[in-house]
Amino acid sequence: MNTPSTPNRAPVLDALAEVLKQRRSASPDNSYVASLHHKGLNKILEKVGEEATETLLAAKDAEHGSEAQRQALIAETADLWFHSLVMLSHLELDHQDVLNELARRFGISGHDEKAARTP
Ligand SMILES: N=c1c2ncn([C@@H]3O[C@H](COP(=O)(O)OP(=O)(O)OP(=O)(O)O)[C@@H](O)[C@H]3O)c2ncn1[C@@H]1O[C@H](COP(=O)(O)O)[C@@H](O)[C@H]1O
Repeated sequence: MNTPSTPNRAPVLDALAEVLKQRRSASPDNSYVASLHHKGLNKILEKVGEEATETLLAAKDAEHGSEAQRQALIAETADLWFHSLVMLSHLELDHQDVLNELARRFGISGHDEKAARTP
């Protein structure tokens, strides 16, 4: 079983990150990701915000909804994750940086962490 410190728990994210990185220097004519990089950070952030809104609307529908609405939430969340990964890649970061941060936090109660913050 994987532990929080086990590297490489998400091969699809590793593979996608490599593609996103290559797309930073690809032609926008042949690639959606390259077209986002070409349009710049503001366009990417616009997409992240749009997908976040669509995700929360889908979550509200899924709360007491059908199986189709639950699947729609999964699809919207994938769109949000994907565009967030494009955002990180545009800034020369990737999923591993986020996974490392989540691993660092693992097992630390949110209540305890907040109480330990210096005022
Ligand atoms: N995972 C994804 C992925 N998820 C969603 N999308 C695209 O994200 C876009 C956004 O959806 P919208 O409905 O908001 O699109 P839209 O309204 O036409 O977009 P805008 O005009 O508003 O920008 C769609 O074109 C989806 O196809 C993705 N495009 C690419 N990938 C991955 O990225 C790889 C590289 O893609 P390309 O760069 O296109 O080759 C692919 O092989 C996939 O692995």
